[in-house]
Amino acid sequence: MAHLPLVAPSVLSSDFSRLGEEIKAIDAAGADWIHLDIMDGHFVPNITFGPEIVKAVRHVTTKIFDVHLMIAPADPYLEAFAEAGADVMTVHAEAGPHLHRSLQHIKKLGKKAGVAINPATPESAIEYVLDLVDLVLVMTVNPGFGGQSFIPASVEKVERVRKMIGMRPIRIEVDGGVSAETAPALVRAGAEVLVAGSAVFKGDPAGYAANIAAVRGVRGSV
Ligand SMILES: O=C(CO)[C@H](O)[C@H](O)COP(=O)(O)O
Ligand SMILES: [Fe+2]
Repeated sequence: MAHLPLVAPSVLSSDFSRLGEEIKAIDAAGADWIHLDIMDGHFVPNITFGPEIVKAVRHVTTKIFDVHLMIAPADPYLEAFAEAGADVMTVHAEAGPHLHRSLQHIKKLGKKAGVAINPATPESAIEYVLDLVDLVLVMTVNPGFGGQSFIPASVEKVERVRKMIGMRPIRIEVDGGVSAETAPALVRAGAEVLVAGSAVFKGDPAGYAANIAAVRGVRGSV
């Protein structure tokens, strides 16, 4: 078992022209999971990439592929992302009326199932699917873009989700504006997986290890 919190760099902030090399660099720099943001230009106002790109970079690392699906509907694409090599597949509670069915589908594909909630969505929206999920992703910005400012009310939401989960073996992940400055309060509130894009992919790749360590809460040399 890896030490907590886990850090999952979001490749949204990487150099897409060198995606494979960037993933290798964060792997070597101590990333625990690799966070892949899938955006459809419909559920969110931005478009990234699909299962073919996930498949193309699957061979460069053995780390967990944490696939954040910001697409609606998600169901028609679950199988393709599973085949492409996703390990954790997270769907948004806001992405469709049949969240329970989507999560059942992910479990049936043999993958870890995650459910994400946007900043405006109350945690009660996921109360009745908790027995189907391995991960709850609390969005700490509005989804769609990297480099946005952290929403402070998210800390209290993480605390509420932590209480709601109780003794269930579910990890809480946070995503958006997570940095060395914002991470400590989130970890104290119960977050165990820290997604960070712009806080990791800044400066030279030689600095990625220090950037990851700083988000994790490890100060000084690495
Ligand atoms: O899901 C996301 C955006 O919708 C990204 O994972 C997130 O924005 C990471 O970027 P940053 O750490 O720069 O905020
Ligand atoms: Fe994300």
